[in-house]
Amino acid sequence: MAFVCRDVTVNLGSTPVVKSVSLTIAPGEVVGLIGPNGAGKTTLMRATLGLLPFSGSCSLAEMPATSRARYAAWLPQDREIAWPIPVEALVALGRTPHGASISRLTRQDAEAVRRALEKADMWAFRDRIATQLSGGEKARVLLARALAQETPMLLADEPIAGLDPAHQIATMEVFNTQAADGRSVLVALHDLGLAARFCSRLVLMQAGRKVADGRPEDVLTAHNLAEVFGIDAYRVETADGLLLQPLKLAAKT
Ligand SMILES: Nc1ncnc2c1ncn2[C@@H]1O[C@H](COP(=O)(O)OP(=O)(O)OP(=O)(O)O)[C@@H](O)[C@H]1O
Repeated sequence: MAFVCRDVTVNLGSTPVVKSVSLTIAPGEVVGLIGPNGAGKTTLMRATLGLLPFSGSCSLAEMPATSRARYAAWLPQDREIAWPIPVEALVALGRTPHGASISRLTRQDAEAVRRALEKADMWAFRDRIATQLSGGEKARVLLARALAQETPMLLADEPIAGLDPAHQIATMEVFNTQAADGRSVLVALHDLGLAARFCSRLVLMQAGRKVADGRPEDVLTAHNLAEVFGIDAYRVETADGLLLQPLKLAAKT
């Protein structure tokens, strides 16, 4: 099933924060949501999940809450973990939309938790107390919880921020594996180099509007980098896709 949003508009207070954004994501796609701070990426994702009131339509937000949690996992930007519980128990919470009881996991649920911990490279941490982990480790536990949901779709808000380079790449590879399995991923990113390398498609937002949507090489043009992000970058198209390294602030016109 495709994720389809049409003319999504979100007002926060009297401020229009997302303006008439339409977006379709098919199974097998890893779509990077990019744009400067305040562009409306988080607000758009929260609206499409049904967590914020909006006008327009969205296939996901229109589902009953119980089906939604079986269809889409949400990995928010905020990594706060409130309860000092073991990592494995925290990740098992990802199974609750499937009716799991945390104190008595079925074999199927336990397997899903193990797979998720392995994908997030957190299996060795499974007995640790989640609140005692480092920032990057907490981020990976929360990724594991979202993966344990084993949903057709994953929405992740800056999931690689604060991860070391190897875990950034590993996380993007997990998203690609999810896509290869026929799932879809919408991921907000600030690392344009990794977005170019690992996303099949990029959606660029600026001041609440979608201003570009397409292949990384068509979205991360020198013009868009200067106009939307205010940067100049080294960019080269290779057989493996676009390589991009931000270099300096663009000259003001
Ligand atoms: N309650 C509110 N009232 C008015 N404006 C708000 C409110 N909440 C958020 N905003 C504004 O909405 C805009 C979009 O915020 P959002 O968090 O969606 O941006 P973002 O693209 O995810 O940014 P970042 O990259 O910094 O995470 C920001 O300018 C923010 O200040």
